[in-house]
Amino acid sequence: MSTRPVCVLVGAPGSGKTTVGTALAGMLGVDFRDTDADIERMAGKPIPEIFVDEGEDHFRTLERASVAAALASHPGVLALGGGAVLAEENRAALIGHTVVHLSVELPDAIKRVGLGAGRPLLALNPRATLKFLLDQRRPLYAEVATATVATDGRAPEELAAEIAALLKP
Ligand SMILES: Nc1ncnc2c1ncn2[C@@H]1O[C@H](COP(=O)(O)OP(=O)(O)OP(=O)(O)O)[C@@H](O)[C@H]1O
Ligand SMILES: O=C(O)C1=C[C@@H](O)[C@@H](O)[C@H](O)C1
Ligand SMILES: [Mg+2]
Repeated sequence: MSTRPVCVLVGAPGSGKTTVGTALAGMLGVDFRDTDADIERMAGKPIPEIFVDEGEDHFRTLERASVAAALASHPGVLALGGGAVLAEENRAALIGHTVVHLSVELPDAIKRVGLGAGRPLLALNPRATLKFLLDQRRPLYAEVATATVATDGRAPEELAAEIAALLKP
């Protein structure tokens, strides 16, 4: 059996990688894996605590290792952290994979991430920061993606079904 992910999901915080990825994996009958969860397991603590205790650079180092490991060993659906595409090493590692960009515009992204805890980069001024992240990363998601699916105003199940159809040979 191939050890390559059947599909890698990338996108901004709130684009629905975890939600749509879980639904997609269920439809395809494969496992879902999320590099954010891998990092938390490896570090033994939640991501916001890694940012506070060791800083973002350390988090990005763990993230590069997690992305490389998961791309090499996970045969199911794989979601990458929202900022994984910032690293050239990760973008290069994605070449040759089936990569779906879940795109989201600012209004839906704001509604979805809300003001809740758990996203350390959005702790201060979430609206302005999210706008900055979306503008900064849009070209990077486009660079790595083999397909882009617009998620605004669409339900996770519907998006998962659309991606499942895209994956059919
Ligand atoms: N298509 C959608 N329509 C409405 N709500 C959605 C949709 N996709 C996700 N959500 C909701 O938005 C929130 C964020 O979704 P999710 O955690 O899947 O995003 P994510 O891309 O994994 O974010 P992160 O980069 O922070 O891990 C969740 O509460 C989820 O239920
Ligand atoms: O957008 C980002 O840079 C991040 C998104 C999350 O998935 C986590 O990987 C972390 O909170 C950083
Ligand atoms: Mg997620």
